[in-house]
Amino acid sequence: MDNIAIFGGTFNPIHLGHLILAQEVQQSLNLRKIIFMPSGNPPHKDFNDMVTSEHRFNMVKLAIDGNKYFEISDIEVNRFGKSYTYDTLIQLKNIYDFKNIKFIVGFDALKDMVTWKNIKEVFKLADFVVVNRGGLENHFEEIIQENSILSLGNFEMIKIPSIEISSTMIRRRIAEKKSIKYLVPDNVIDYIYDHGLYRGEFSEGI
Ligand SMILES: Nc1ncnc2c1ncn2[C@@H]1O[C@H](COP(=O)(O)OP(=O)(O)OP(=O)(O)O)[C@@H](O)[C@H]1O
Ligand SMILES: O=C(O)c1ccc[n+]([C@@H]2O[C@H](COP(=O)([O-])O)[C@@H](O)[C@H]2O)c1
Repeated sequence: MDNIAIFGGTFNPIHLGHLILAQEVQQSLNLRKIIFMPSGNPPHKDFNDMVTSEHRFNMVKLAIDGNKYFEISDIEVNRFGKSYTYDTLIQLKNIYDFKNIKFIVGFDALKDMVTWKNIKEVFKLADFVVVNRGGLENHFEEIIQENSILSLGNFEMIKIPSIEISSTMIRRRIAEKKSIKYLVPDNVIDYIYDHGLYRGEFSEGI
């Protein structure tokens, strides 16, 4: 697993913010591969307009098509129960026997990490690559001070162009019948409309 990073997410749906992030991290760290890891059953997300893991997986697969640095893993979508990162890292370690692996997150995910399953063990298994999001990166020191367990983590910051796109924004726009062109890859837009996704009631992610 040398020079490889895992990029976990709900991807409900995948958008250009995710792809630009992955592209920037791959180039900055000269990574051999980024493995997109769609959550089967996201631990901390609960909203009405979550589509099946099969749809989310298929959309990620379409979005990364043709990029030799990007791959997708189905281990979380194929695992029963909540998709905890700790379980994923143990599963990967049993297969690939690495010491540490890189795991990419946006800055908004950082302070929530205190609530992750077995976070102390997670910090022993993974080094985190953190990208800026929504200006939260300016509060790094405060976040660490307020959540002392985070001081056990190994974080590497990568500055990417700020892209204010979220899956919530995409779901809201579809529900409001607004265009999502230039926010989501064209083949993913076709998939969303062909399968009638996100047309129901919009709900804010929590
Ligand atoms: N525009 C973005 N800029 C930087 N990081 C991002 C961006 N969008 C998503 N991420 C990061 O990608 C990972 C997966 O994100 P996720 O699939 O939850 O998308 P999201 O846009 O945050 O979704 P939602 O709006 O439904 O909460 C998280 O670590 C998140 O912080
Ligand atoms: O393991 C946990 O307890 C845990 C709790 C929340 C999020 N995560 C992981 O963090 C990554 C980003 O999460 P999200 O909710 O922004 O899609 C994704 O891989 C999730 O599985 C992991």
